Amino acid sequence: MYFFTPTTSSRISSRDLDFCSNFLLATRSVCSVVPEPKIEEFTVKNEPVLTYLPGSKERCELESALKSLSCSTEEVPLIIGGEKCKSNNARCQVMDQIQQAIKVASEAQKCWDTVPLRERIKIWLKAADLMAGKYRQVLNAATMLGQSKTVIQAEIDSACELIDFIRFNAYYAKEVSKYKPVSPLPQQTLNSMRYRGLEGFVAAVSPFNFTAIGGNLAYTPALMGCGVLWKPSDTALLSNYIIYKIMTEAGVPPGVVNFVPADGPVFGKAITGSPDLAGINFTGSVPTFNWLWTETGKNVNGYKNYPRLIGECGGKNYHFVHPSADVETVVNGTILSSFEFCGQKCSACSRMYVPESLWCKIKEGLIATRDLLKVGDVQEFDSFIGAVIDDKAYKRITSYIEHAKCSPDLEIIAGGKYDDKCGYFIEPTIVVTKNPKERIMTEEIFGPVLTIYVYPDNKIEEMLTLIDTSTPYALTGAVFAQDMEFQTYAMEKLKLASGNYYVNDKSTGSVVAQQPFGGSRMSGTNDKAGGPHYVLKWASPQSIKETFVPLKTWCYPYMAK
Ligand SMILES: NC(=O)c1ccc[n+]([C@@H]2O[C@H](COP(=O)([O-])OP(=O)(O)OC[C@H]3O[C@@H](n4cnc5c(N)ncnc54)[C@H](O)[C@@H]3O)[C@@H](O)[C@H]2O)c1
Ligand SMILES: N[C@@H](CCC=O)C(=O)O
Repeated sequence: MYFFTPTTSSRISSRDLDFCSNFLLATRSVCSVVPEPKIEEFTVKNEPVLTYLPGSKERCELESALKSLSCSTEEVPLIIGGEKCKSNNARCQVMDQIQQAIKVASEAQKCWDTVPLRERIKIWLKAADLMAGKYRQVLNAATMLGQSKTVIQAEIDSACELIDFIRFNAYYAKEVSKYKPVSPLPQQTLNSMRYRGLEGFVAAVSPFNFTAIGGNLAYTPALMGCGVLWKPSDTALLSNYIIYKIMTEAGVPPGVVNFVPADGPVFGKAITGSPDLAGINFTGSVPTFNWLWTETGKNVNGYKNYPRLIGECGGKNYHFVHPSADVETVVNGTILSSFEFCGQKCSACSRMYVPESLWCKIKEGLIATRDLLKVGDVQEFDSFIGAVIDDKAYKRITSYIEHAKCSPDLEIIAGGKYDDKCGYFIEPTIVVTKNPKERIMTEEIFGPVLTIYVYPDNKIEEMLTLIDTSTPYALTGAVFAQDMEFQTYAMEKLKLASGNYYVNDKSTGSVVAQQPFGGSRMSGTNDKAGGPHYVLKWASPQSIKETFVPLKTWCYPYMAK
């Protein structure tokens, strides 16, 4: 129907083992049924972040992409088996189409899995080049306009992180496939392992806040031989659709990844109710992941395989400041972490612990720096942040600001205003709390609201315990201290309090292959996107033992009379 012709590397090949001539079967040439994986050696590097200085080539190209996208409308369809499916109410009434997509993906998987890994890798590397070149500014412009990201926030997401995910996962897949189990007597017995895609289909359910995450969730399972239904977020449709189109242009065949924008619960019901569900690759909030997990649990007796459940969820990320910390680093790191992209990164700092001895300087620095931040249209290159994603987010975030205004334990020391007359704009807001367990210090807000607890310098130990125990999350955290003995101690005390831990650096901004990302506890299954092991989550390994010596007896030597 479609797909590539398997190349020689997937045909049966022979292994000439006569170099082991001293062995029992000295001159015998052994025929193995397992093909030798032949994947060209290549290495990859992180995609450089472009500067967008006035007059630069990338800035001119981005401005022109913004202009063209902002005065056009693009209809984003469902795409099943490569065909665009139109519906009068595509978002809500797609149950039939989802069922069709499940069928197509599960069928396509069988064929796609026969395509040698080296051919798949070639497609991925080509796609990464398309993203880094021809389509870089279209991806960035769609992310800026659709998700309200500034230039730099789009560049690190929809350009660099996306390209890195695609390139590094191809590299990791190649490295993983080199593994050979031990074969102590290779002329008699040869052990090998092959990686199969998961039988059935994988549902990739992505969040609004990172274009790159959508690409990673959908296309890493596909790289490893899975068939995928990709449900993008309603509020990241255009940028995600562009990824789909680029991957298709690079050579991903129809049906392997099916692009299925849909109402969340409708999609969730359909996939968890299918016997062919092989896995869910989710990133988003805790309630959504818990819902998917619960539904999967309810249906467990109906599945053909145990579905793999991978979910990267929310956080309540901390900055802990020790009395020995460098104040300037603390101030700049906290402003960036708490307020960039309106605090809508799962890694954003939203609770901070400052010693009384440094509070005066840190407070002054935070307020002065915050006052410099421009909140405005992301197409104006001097804007620090744009609007928050939608009305729901606006209501949730401003409810915390209103709570801060009313609560006797809380004081807003900077910001606190918001306005939705023309977009959902919220000022970066700094709150001080007298109560370190106040709900503003424990619940995920996912907006530009930072709350600070000022602690007595002699209560460091209590603070470390509090950080570890006062929220259900464990995503990211940062400790600022020049005292390296304390750093060593804190790293042990806070071992379980985050999946990504920063020393004298902000809690955001992980880079693929440099800081593989993910948290534990209620922050997720911690499968470390951007790390070397992630590809294996989407493969079903098969161990193969081949015996070349006839079995002449059933009798063990010690039994002989
Ligand atoms: N840990 C991480 O790596 C990471 C990264 C990015 C975002 N996040 C988290 O994501 C959240 C913000 O993203 P969001 O607002 O898009 O999250 P969300 O949970 O609202 O939505 C995520 C996705 O799930 C879909 N969905 C909603 N209900 C569903 C259901 N019943 N069945 C199936 N799909 C359903 C949505 O349509 C969307 O595509 C925050 O909590 C943030 O911390 C975590
Ligand atoms: N990986 C990103 C966060 C992704 C979640 O939103 C960071 O490290 O800042």
